Amino acid sequence: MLARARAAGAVDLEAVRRAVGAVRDPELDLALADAGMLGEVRLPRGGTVRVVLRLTTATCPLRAELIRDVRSAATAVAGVSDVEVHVEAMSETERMSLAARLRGGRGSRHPFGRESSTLVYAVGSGKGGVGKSTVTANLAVALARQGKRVGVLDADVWGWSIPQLFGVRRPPVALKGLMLPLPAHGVVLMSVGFLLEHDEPVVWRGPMLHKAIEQFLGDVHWGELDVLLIDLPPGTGDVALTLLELVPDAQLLVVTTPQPAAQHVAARVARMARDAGMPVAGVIENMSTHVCSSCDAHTPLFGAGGGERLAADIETALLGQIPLDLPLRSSGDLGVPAMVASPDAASVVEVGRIAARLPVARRSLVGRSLPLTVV
Ligand SMILES: Nc1ncnc2c1ncn2[C@@H]1O[C@H](COP(=O)(O)OP(=O)(O)OP(=O)(O)O)[C@@H](O)[C@H]1O
Repeated sequence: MLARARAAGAVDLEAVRRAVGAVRDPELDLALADAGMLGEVRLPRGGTVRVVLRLTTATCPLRAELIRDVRSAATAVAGVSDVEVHVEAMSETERMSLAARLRGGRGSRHPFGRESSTLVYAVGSGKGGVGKSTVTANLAVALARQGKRVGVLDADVWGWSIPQLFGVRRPPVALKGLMLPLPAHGVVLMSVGFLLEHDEPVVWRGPMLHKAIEQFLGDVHWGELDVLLIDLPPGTGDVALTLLELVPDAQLLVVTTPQPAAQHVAARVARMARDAGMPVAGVIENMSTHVCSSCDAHTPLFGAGGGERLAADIETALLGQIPLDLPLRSSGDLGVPAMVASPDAASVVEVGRIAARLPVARRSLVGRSLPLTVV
């Protein structure tokens, strides 16, 4: 009894507040204390701590995850034997001031302008079905596992597949005109697929499409990203040009199969992008030679050499060759990126190599105008 009382007396409420306040909200990419989500912390009895958690909305989809994290952070403090988490919703004023803080005074302008240090890669292919979205998803997880803060914008507004590949499908939380991207497997995501209840077709052309992409860049709280991967729709169309206008520093990553047909269309995409001023960061060959895991037979189902020829043709680097591999297909169908589900698969190992080869260091500031005022 005495020992329990001593333990209870030993609880340092300030330490509990610090530990719980440091828990991060993965959607906001902020610590609870900084997001104004930590309410009163009390010690009602014994070693029991009572924490008030103030969520942006009562129906917050991360409610269970946040309660769990708060509990484990508080329990880790010496003397705490039990944790009661009381959940409240923020007031309108609090939501408004949080949204303003997240926007950081930039209004509806997007955060990927010339002064941004986020590397933006538009992943394009030309021909459909070459595995562009699968490569994007797994590359994103690989980069996140290297410690990068990574976002994926599914700009494939007609054939989005990022929600399926990451196994998430729910509407994003909206905070006073700002959408919170959905966190999954260490990456934050936004896709038109999150906004539509059913798989209704989207007819977006020209200005509407431009507006939609602009909103996905500017009205989403991306946080401080190191890398943003943008999954382009197949074709040489409007989205790449829109992107170039909106994100002038975006670079193109071209995905092709070894087949000449895919290679030729991909070359057209790369040339079009380059003519418009978008640099090509490299070529990724996907669906390369299949290696049988039991008999070691090498089967070049889609031929060989397309990636190499394309890279030589458009004078860029061949970043890697991802083999045709069952785990890459099956994990996509299950909604868990192969990078998580089958880290040892040959295709996954190659995606990891490609991620390590991507230039993800901060871009040089040489020749850029800096947002400085000389007084
Ligand atoms: N290396 C690979 N090995 C085996 N299957 C693969 C590989 N890459 C992709 N796939 C499979 O090929 C199909 C097409 O892939 P994905 O949807 O990623 O292509 P895409 O280029 O994004 O298509 P689109 O742009 O037309 O939507 C999917 O079923 C995917 O699981």
